[in-house]
Amino acid sequence: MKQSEFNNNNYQIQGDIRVKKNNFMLDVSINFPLNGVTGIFGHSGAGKTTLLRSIAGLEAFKGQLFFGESCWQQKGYGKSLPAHQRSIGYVFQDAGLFLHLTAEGNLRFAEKRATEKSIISFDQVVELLSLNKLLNNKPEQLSGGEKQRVAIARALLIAPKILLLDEPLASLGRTHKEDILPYLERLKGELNIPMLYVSHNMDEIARLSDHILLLENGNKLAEGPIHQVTSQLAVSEQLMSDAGVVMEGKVTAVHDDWHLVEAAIVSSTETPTVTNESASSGIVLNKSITKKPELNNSLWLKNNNFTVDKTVRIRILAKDVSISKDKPKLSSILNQLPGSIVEILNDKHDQAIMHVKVCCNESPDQFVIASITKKSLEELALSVGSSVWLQIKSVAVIA
Ligand SMILES: Nc1ncnc2c1ncn2[C@@H]1O[C@H](COP(=O)(O)OP(=O)(O)OP(=O)(O)O)[C@@H](O)[C@H]1O
Repeated sequence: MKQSEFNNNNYQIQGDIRVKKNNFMLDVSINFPLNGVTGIFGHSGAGKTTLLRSIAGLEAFKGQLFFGESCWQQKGYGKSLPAHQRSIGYVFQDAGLFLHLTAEGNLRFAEKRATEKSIISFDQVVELLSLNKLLNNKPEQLSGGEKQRVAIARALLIAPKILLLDEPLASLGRTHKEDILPYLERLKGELNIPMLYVSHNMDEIARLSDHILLLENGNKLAEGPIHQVTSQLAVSEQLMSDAGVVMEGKVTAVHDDWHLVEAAIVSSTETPTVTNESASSGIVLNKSITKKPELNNSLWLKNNNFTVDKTVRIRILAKDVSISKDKPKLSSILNQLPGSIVEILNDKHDQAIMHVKVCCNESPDQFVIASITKKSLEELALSVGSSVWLQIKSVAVIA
């Protein structure tokens, strides 16, 4: 079967994957784009690693799998392309470096294994992941975060068509996680390699992913562009304290006195496309937005060294949003957006909580979700169609 007969061509990693392991069954259809970062989120035991290993050809499964035009597995338990012919860079939770080799030895080993010309050279990868001072160190002389940077560099040097990252930050403490995330953001921004990023940490998924798959007990809960998935109430209910919409913003003003910035919400209908422009570092391809983004509502955010025009990822947790019927006066909360309620859902786990989805008046394609008490909902007589004001603390917005 050709890929085009299987599904539409917009999504390019497509498949039906079924794996049975004792009492566990993974049964999902996937439609991942072949660019940007696809986050695979689920709690422990949801089947994330099993899915990643199936895609990599490390786990036998029933079903079919296409990577763009290439068939990686035919229907059923049909012919399957061996793992080493899939050009995959795999980064494991525990780095998995060769202990007898230095960091450079690990990287050179991968470089020799590459069957095609890598889009990134040894020197570029060393620069990209700041490995210069670590090259002569053996793994035992590297911190957890440094080992992971070497592991990512090694995966890039085998000239992968796709990078699979299985909880690469799980074994690291909070500080080391914060050290590595900017490198992953840099990879995403500067290299045109699709990445599948597995994590049970929604902060990481929200920060890096463009597209997400939510897994629960081996089944697909939701899949799609991150702003669409995170603005579904059923997903909010499932994510509980992690519930919250993710959107893109563009910094329009920096207020040094306040250590804050103002960022306009970028319309979510604007999809970034990949062009062949060279990145400033000279490494390879970069992403750009072809159409001028529409800038509507503005939010105040803490300034994390942002400059004007920088695109920032914004996450507004549902528990940090409050609702009032009138425009709040004399409030300490800086972000106040008008909107109207489009959907309300009772929380099935906690009877005191209601999830309320509000469409922002000035950006009709943008939604914010608030988790409020049933008591507040009833006292304010809120229902679908009610006009409301959203209040969002700027210190609570994650950017
Ligand atoms: N070799 C195996 N034999 C039997 N069951 C297994 C095996 N490997 C994994 N499982 C089971 O399959 C299920 C899915 O495991 P998997 O590692 O894919 O989940 P996960 O979402 O990646 O979890 P985690 O976040 O804890 O790594 C779990 O219930 C696990 O116990």
